[in-house]
Amino acid sequence: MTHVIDLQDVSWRRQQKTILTDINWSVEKGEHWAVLGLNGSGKTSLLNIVTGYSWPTVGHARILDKPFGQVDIRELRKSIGWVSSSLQERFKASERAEDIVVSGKFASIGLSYEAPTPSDFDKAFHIMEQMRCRHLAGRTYQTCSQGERQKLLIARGLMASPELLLLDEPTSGLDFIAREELLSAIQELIKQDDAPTIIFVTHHIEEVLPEFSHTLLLKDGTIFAKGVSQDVLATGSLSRFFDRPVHVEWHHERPWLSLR
Ligand SMILES: Nc1ncnc2c1ncn2[C@@H]1O[C@H](COP(=O)(O)OP(=O)(O)OP(=O)(O)O)[C@@H](O)[C@H]1O
Repeated sequence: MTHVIDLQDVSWRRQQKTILTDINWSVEKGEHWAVLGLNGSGKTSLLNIVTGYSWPTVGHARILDKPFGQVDIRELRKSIGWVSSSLQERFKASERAEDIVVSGKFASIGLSYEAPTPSDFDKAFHIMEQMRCRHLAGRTYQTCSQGERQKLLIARGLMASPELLLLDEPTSGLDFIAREELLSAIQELIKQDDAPTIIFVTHHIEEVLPEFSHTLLLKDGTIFAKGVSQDVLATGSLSRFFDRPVHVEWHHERPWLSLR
């Protein structure tokens, strides 16, 4: 495979409004990207293009080397895991943690539901171990904290062994400790040999882990900057991005932002 994501000159319009403009973005295997942008900058719209839920109005999209227009998008989605806040409401309060994780095997549209096998549960428990939520087995969804739920949903996203995992603001609503625990579990995940390519969408600069080799900055539906995280997340570039003087300091290979 050459490109995990390859968007060329992509624009997306809705109701006479151009929401994404001239997006050129390539993600190679072995890279992990952070995508940053203010509210309404187009992050979710961009993920909708990557998953084929929205179609470029202009331009070309190839995902996992499959060109849109020549591929069965439902088939392609089986190789893409997607975790977003809208998933949270999909589960019943009484569902067991491991059932939620196992359901990831059947999550892709096009896969008909089958009864899970013992080996499906073995796999689910292994992933839960990896995501540090194995101890939640047997617990119902309603008894899990927000941070625990996010770990379960990521574990669920991994259940179909995706090649690409999209994490859309996975830390939203988490306190500092829960956030750091989740980030640390994601770090561990990336270290595995069979880790999928991760696209991590966030509003918070300090969540850019050393493992996120590259960063994309989105502003008003266009790419403001993209490239190696250390270069993109520099004081000068971020001051221009936020239209105000900010200062970036790197601690333990993570960037921390303050107003100057
Ligand atoms: N289907 C649609 N029809 C019309 N406008 C849309 C549609 N989807 C998104 N938009 C608009 O496009 C812009 C970008 O929205 P998007 O949700 O992609 O931004 P975002 O960066 O994910 O925002 P946030 O950080 O607040 O989640 C917003 O102004 C939004 O109102």
